[in-house]
Amino acid sequence: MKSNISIIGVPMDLGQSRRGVDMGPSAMRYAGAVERLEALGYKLHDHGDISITRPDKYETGQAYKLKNLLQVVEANEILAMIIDQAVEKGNFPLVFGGDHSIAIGSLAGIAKHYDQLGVIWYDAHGDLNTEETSPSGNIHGMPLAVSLGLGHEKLTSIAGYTPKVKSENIVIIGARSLDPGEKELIRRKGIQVFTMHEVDRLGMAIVIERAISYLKPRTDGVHLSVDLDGLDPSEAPGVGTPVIGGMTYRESHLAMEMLAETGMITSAEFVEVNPILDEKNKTATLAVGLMGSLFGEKLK
Ligand SMILES: NC(=[NH2+])NCCC[C@H](N)C(=O)O
Ligand SMILES: [Mn+2]
Ligand SMILES: [Mn+2]
Repeated sequence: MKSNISIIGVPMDLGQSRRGVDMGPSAMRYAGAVERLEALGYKLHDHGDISITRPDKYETGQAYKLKNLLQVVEANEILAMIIDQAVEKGNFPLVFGGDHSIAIGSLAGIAKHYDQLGVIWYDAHGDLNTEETSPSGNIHGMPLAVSLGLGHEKLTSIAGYTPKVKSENIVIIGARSLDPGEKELIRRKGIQVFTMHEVDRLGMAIVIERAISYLKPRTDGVHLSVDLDGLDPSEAPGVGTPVIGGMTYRESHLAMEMLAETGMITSAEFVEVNPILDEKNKTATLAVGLMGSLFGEKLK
């Protein structure tokens, strides 16, 4: 993997309804993210946290069904710019969320540098909703659809181009809560999904092997998006939309280690850590441990 890592914190919780996930970047820094990666020999460039406009700057009762649309767009435009520069410099962008809507900006900043960017979406959810199919109006349920070019024009046009990724370059791992419109989209686009059924049935090692052999020949870079609710809430309680029956701590570390061995991951984000809902920073600490494995930490 690249030897320079650019860390960008996005303290934003406006893509969903439960406050607190804006404190995710602090919690992951407090859990020692920077030191952990430095100890592995990487050079860290901490860009700090981008500044987020609170909703009250705009009129309340926005004329959009999408919650806090304007603020989410603003934050993602800024994030995309910073990431664009980090990739330009040859650094590995590592984003600390924030709710999952920030993947829109991550992918917008990254994808222009690749012809065939792959995406691994490690999540209980598909985040493939659009304004029409969303049950909640929460933009954190939409970033993957937006990156495919589907959804509100203000979101799909972030960084001035669309789409960011192709449906055949996406692999979702850990899904166990998909809305009807998301299922329809997965079928229609033939998106590769390893649900919890496959994780249980095949085991994580085979799931990751299949994800790797699927993506390797068709992509020239892979963005890893880790939503901490992909893990089981018993191990990662500090998330806003927990879903029972998730991936374990051990499966998740194995996944990160296997991805590290391939060297194919070119950017990553860790999102949805909500310190208010967490227990003694357990979820942020878990996220930082996963980062360690992703960047090559080994026991022997
Ligand atoms: N990034 C997440 N945690 N997404 C949860 C999305 C939940 C639900 N599918 C929705 O669209 O509202
Ligand atoms: Mn999720
Ligand atoms: Mn998500």
